[in-house]
Amino acid sequence: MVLEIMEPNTCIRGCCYSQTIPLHLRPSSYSLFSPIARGAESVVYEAVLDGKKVAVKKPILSTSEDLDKFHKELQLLSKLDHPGILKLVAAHARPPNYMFFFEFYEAGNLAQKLHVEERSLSIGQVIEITAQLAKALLYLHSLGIVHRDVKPANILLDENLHPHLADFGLAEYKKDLKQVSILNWKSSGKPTGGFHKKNMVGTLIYMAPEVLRKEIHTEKSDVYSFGVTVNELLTGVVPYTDRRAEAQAHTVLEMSYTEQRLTAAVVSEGLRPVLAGPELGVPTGLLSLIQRCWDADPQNRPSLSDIVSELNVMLECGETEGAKKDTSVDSFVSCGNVDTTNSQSYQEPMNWFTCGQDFPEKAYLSSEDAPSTRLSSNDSMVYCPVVSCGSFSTCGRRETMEDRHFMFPHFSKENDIHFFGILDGHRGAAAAEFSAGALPGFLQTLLPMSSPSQALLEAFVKTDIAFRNELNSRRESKGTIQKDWHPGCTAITALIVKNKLFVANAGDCRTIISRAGQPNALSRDHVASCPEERERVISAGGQVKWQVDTWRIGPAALQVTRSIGDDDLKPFVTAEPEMTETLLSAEDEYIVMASDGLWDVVSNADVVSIIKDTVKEPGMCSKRLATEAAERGSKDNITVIVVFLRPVSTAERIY
Ligand SMILES: Nc1ncnc2c1ncn2[C@@H]1O[C@H](COP(=O)(O)OP(=O)(O)OP(=O)(O)O)[C@@H](O)[C@H]1O
Ligand SMILES: [Mn+2]
Ligand SMILES: [Mn+2]
Repeated sequence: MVLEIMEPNTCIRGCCYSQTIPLHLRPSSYSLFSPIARGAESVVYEAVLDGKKVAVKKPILSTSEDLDKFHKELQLLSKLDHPGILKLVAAHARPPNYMFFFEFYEAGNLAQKLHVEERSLSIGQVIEITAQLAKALLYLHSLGIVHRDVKPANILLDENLHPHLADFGLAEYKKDLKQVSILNWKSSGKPTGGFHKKNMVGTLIYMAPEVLRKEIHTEKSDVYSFGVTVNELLTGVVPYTDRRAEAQAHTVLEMSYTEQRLTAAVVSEGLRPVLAGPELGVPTGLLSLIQRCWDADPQNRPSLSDIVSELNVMLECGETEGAKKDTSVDSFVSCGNVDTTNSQSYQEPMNWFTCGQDFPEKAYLSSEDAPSTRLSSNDSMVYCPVVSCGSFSTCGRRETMEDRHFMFPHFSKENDIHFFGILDGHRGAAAAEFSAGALPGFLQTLLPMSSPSQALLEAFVKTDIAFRNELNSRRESKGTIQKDWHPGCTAITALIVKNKLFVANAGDCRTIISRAGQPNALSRDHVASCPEERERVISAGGQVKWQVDTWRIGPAALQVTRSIGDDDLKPFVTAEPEMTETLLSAEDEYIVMASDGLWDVVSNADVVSIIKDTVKEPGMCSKRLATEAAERGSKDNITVIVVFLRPVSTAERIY
């Protein structure tokens, strides 16, 4: 294949150039087919370029930093030329399309091979793959480059099972690293619920202790990841998954705070994956090499040139003829399945929503008061909003949906009462589901008896108590629920009573109102990085520690400081909401409520400007906002409720 190079052969900025690889292409020379992988930062397609099958990596570009990153990756890739490194055949580095074109590696990546196709490798194959991988890394290191993301998912195999190191998204020149490591931690995403499976966990298990401690990544940190990777090839077991069955860890598998505990153990207790056993026939030299590679002290780790020569000796001595690995990888497969279904397996027998719904009725059977004595004060002069609402929610990039929401545009018949809420579950969806049923029920029974804000406060507290009691009694009597499973949820509700809006919040969901075209927050995010909240938690007896990337509470490492459920963190992670009361007037256009999946990536001001450009229908606006958040790379579940406070036809004209 000879690809035409169009001069000047540079990217649009002029910072990337190459003598051999075309950096811009005629649209007619290639076509993209179906995606073969969707990463956190890119989509990879099967494609054809000048009649030849290739893989196209199209980064998700949402910020100018992403664009800088593309150029950096391209500069790096166009300099690399080694049989053990994936081959860049072309790129397109001009707007509107930014793409890398790679040689296509038919056999996919090693993680897929081991854990999806469940293929086990013979010891000989492992040693051969390992030796070639080591040479590729040695080549990189000799250029002064560290890869920083060595793991089976980033090693691609061709049809001869030769490995090609891929994914240079995190690679850096060592000399540039001081600065990068700080930036990188900063931008590595802040999951406010504390869960960040894809991004953190995926790589955490390969990260050297010094990297976990946020020191600078060196060649020796690549050596560590290399050691963990080789051991994984031998055992067929995802690092640490085999330990999960023991500890309480597996009850909260979905959550990264389990992984944070793991991090602590790797860093301070020297925890490592289970070493491949001699019973598999692994040469002792290789086992010792793996152990030296993952030594806690980088200086004790061998360099890649040492590794290459040791592996060469093993190859020459014919160690590759050693026993075929006959243990199947079933042991992993069963663990692996737990990984995605675990949180459900505790919940399936139980409908938390109906359970929640039943609660207020049980609690208040006697109080069948005619509702609303307090609320029907008869002032027909007050301003009254015209309410219409819509919502949209998506699981996003998570595997499970733990957000729940409710909308009661006519909460009670006689009065102008509207009630909306979002519950963002963590450690499973149980608390969110229960609360979606219970909270409106409690409020309904409480509203006739007290002021709206008092009723809201009590509804939150009662929901929390009811949920924890229910969980406890199930734990004790039915034994269906794991002792150390402590599901929780954050909650935000908006109650409109005539011209008054009451927002109650516990956690990091948020509600804003657009008044005369300006966003105003009606709630405060309750997270441990907020000094007041941190103080409150500490003085209530909770422990707050800086863990991994932010302030977190207790051994569960929760980031939110208020929630329903989480009974291992009560009373300091309180369910008591903070309340705001707003007098509505003709200036108020709409409110937007959303889980942190939106607010992580879309600011209050962005929300207002996006709605400005969207058809004024609350459901459409909700969907537009959630989609925007997903496109900007939100890694969480996203739920949005939009409530218009004026008739939609005027809304269209006014906002
Ligand atoms: N040249 C290729 N040939 C075949 N498959 C490929 C090729 N390049 C990438 N892939 C597939 O796409 C996946 C993702 O590629 P890559 O790791 O480069 O993307 P990424 O967005 O950086 O992913 P991650 O989320 O892991 O960081 C690979 O694991 C592999 O399965
Ligand atoms: Mn990757
Ligand atoms: Mn990547």
